[in-house]
Parts: sequence; C-alpha cells; structure tokens
Amino acid sequence: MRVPFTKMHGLGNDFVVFDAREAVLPPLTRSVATALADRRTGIGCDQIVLIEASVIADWKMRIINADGSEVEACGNAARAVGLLLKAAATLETLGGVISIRPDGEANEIAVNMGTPSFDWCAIPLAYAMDTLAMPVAWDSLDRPVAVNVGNPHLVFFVADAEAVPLHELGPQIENDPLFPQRVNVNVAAVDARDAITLRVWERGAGLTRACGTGACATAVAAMRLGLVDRKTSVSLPGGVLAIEWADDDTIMMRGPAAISFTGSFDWGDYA
Ligand SMILES: N[C@@H](CCC[C@H](N)C(=O)O)C(=O)O
Repeated sequence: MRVPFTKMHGLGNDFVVFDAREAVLPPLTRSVATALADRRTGIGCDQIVLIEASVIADWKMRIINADGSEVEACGNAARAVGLLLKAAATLETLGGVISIRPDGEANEIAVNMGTPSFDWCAIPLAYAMDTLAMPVAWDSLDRPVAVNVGNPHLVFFVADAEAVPLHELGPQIENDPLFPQRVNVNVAAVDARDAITLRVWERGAGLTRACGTGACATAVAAMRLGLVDRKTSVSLPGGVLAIEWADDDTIMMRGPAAISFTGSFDWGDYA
C-alpha cells in the first residue's frame, strides 16, 4: 500500500508527515517507523508526524521519534502542521492540547505550547529533588534545571554551548536511571537578557538542527533563574525561534516551517 507523505522541517529538524485526517493508515509499528526514519535506507527524518481526527481538539498530532518511540510533544512539528493546515487550529497531543496559527509572514507559525511544569514527579524524575538546581553532574555538565513542556527536558547553562561534547554526554544523560522516561538534553549559553544560544540532544533522535520544545524549556528555565527577560530569542544550529512566557503562564513559540518535497511510501515493504 503506497501512502502519500510530505517531507517538512522546522529550522532543519525534519519530519515525514502523514495526513491521516480522512484516510485510515495501517499501524505505524516500531519497525516501520525506524525503517522510514533511517537516513541511509529509508526517507530519513528526526520524527514521523501523523495528523489524525480528534474528539477533544480540531486535530490530533502524533509524534514518533526516529527510534520508533511515540512521544508527547514536538514544537517544530507543531509549526510544520500549522503550515500544512494553513489555518488556526487546536491540536491534541499526548502532552496536552496546544494551539497553532499562521503568524504574519507566509511560512511563520505561532504556537501556544501550554503551561510548563517544574515538579520533579511531572518531569518525571526517579526521586524528589529541587528541579531548579539539581544536585547532579555528568563530567563538566552540572546543576541542570528540569522542565516539562509536554515532554521532559534537562537544561544545562554553560559558558560555551559549542564546546560541550553533546554527542558523548547526550546519550549518557538521556538514558540515566534518574529519568524513567528518558530525557531531552539541552546545553545553553545566555548571550544577553533577550538572547540564548542552544544545542539539543533529543531523546530518541540524537543531535538535531533545532528543537522547539527544547527552546521553550530552556527559555523558561533561564527566565526562572532570572537570566533573561520573559521574551527571548533562542538561536539553534538551524535558525532562531522567538519564545515568550506569557502572563497566563503559557509559552508562545514563533518561527518558520517549510515543505521540502512530497512523495509516497510503500508501507508493505517495511511492515
Ligand atoms: N524535535 C522536537 C521534539 C521531538 C520529541 C523529543 N525528541 C522527545 O522525545 O521528547 C521539538 O521540536 O520539540
């Protein structure tokens, strides 16, 4: 069975998007997902995104990492779905209902990502600790902040984000038993009261060009620590996002999304 898809990205964080609002797709098993995401033999992507019908929001957005794990949230994918839908909409996700809308320029999308949580059990962590200054370290990375923005993030503030061997420390931290659902790992440098530089090791996908939820988690962590104001830019390897922690406690993310190409995928080859 050939299934049409749209290859998209948000600042280089790339997705294979299946629009299943009207069509019923075969089940996306772990073996289909990993084969599809494989950059050598499949289409290649960081995440697979399914748009489906919802009974509690306009649409449901499902997110599957390149390793086949289904997860709660993806900021860049929300903007990609916003670009495809070309209209304001609410999206049901495993992390809660979020909202998207076109934002001025043709490919710019604004996303209300919902309310962040800092409770240790909501991250989740394996045991109680202060999530604003965690008494833990992995080599040179220490005292991170933990934030849940639908999905779990750990944020380390460092002098030079480029200098951190994230390809080595990222997988160690992601899989540490302190994080029962694993964790996304952010290393950030505060450049000014309204500017952060960020690199992200994503749970289930590794180093990516950008991570929207990572930008949101890092911005609110820096805001809680008093390092930046309530509106800041976050510069990632793939480009810049604008993040605001609004008075109603929700996080607004603004940035672009793009379509790379369209195609069709033979599900049966991988089932
Ligand atoms: N790239 C995404 C985050 C995707 C999910 C993440 N890897 C997880 O496992 O939580 C983003 O833009 O937020």
